[in-house]
Amino acid sequence: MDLLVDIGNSRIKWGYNDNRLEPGVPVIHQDSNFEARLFSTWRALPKSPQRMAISCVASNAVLDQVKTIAVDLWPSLSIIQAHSVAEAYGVRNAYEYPEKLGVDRWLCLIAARHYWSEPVCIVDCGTAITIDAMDRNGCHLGGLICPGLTLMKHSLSNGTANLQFSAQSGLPNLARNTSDAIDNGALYAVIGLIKSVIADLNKPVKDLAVNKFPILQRDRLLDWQVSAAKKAAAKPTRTYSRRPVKRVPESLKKLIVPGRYLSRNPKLVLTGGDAGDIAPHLDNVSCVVPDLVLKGLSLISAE
Ligand SMILES: Nc1ncnc2c1ncn2[C@@H]1O[C@H](COP(=O)(O)OP(=O)(O)OP(=O)(O)O)[C@@H](O)[C@H]1O
Ligand SMILES: CC(C)(CO)[C@@H](O)C(=O)NCCC(=O)O
Ligand SMILES: [K+]
Repeated sequence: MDLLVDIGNSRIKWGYNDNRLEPGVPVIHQDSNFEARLFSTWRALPKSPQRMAISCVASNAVLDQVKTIAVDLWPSLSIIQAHSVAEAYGVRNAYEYPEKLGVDRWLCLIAARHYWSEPVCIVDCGTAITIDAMDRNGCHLGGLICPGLTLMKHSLSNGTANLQFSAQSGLPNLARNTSDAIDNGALYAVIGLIKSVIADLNKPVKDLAVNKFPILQRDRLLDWQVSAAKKAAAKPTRTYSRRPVKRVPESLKKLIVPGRYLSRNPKLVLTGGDAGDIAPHLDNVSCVVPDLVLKGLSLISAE
C-alpha cells in the first residue's frame, strides 16, 4: 500500500493509492504545531503504508519534518520523491531547465496526459495559481505563475492602510463596498487571466506575438510554416514576375495538414483548493479535479 503525499505551499494533502484516492484532512504546515498534528493524524490512519510517494514544493525543512514523522511511524517505509524531468510518461517539459518546473505542475501534466488525449490547459488554484498548457502530442507549451486568491487579498491588506483581509469568495461583478471590491477584484483577475490564456491558445500561431509564447512550440510553428508554404504553393506562378517563384519542397508538402493547431480548444482542467470557487464563473471548464497532483503521484508510484 502506498501513501501519496502532496506537500503544497501551505497545506499537506494525502491519499492512498488503492484506486480510491481519498485525500485526508489537509494539515497546514505553516502552523506552529503542524508536526504534532500530522503525527497524530497519520498515526490514526487505518492502514500502514509500505511506500510513500512525495511531491514537495515547500522548503527542505518541511520536507525533512514530514519524512521524519513518516519514518518514526512506519520504520520500514520506503520513500520515493517525485522530480521534474525533461520527458516522461508521454509528456515533454517545455522548460529550458526542466528540473526547475515545479514538481506539482509536472505531476498535473503527467496526470492530464494519462486521462486525456486532447490538448489541455491546467489551472492549479492553490496558494499560487499556475497555468500550464499541453498540446495533443503531450508537448508542454509552457505556463504562468500568479498569486492565488488568498495571497492576492493578503498582499492588498499588507500593502495598504485601509484594506483588511477578507476570506469571503467574490463574484465577477462591480462592487459597492470595500470588502466586496477586494473579493471581486481577486476573482475577476483570475477569471480574466484564464480566459485570456484560453483565447490566446485558440489563436492561429501567426497572430501570436512571438515572445508571448516563446517556448511554443516547434510543433505549432511548423504547422504555421507548413500552411504558409501551402498558400504560397497555391498561388499561380506569375510569369511576368522577374523574381523566381518560390516552390514548396516536396518534403514539406507531405507535412501539410490544413487548419491544424495542436493546442486549439484545450480541455480546461481546474485543480487546487480554490478550484471550486473559480470554476462556476467560467463557461468552458471541462472538469474540476480536487487534487490532480495526487493523481500524478499515483501514476509514478505505480511503476
Ligand atoms: N481548509 C483550508 N485551509 C486552507 N486553505 C483552504 C482551505 N480550504 C480551501 N482553501 C483554499 O485553498 C487555497 C490553497 O489551495 P491548496 O490547498 O491547493 O494550496 P496549497 O496547499 O498551498 O497547495 P499548492 O502549493 O499546491 O498551491 C487557499 O487559497 C484557500 O482559499
Ligand atoms: C509555482 C509553485 C509555487 C506553485 O505551487 C511551484 O510549482 C514551484 O515552486 N515552482 C517552481 C518554479 C516554476 O515552476 O517555475
Ligand atoms: K498545487
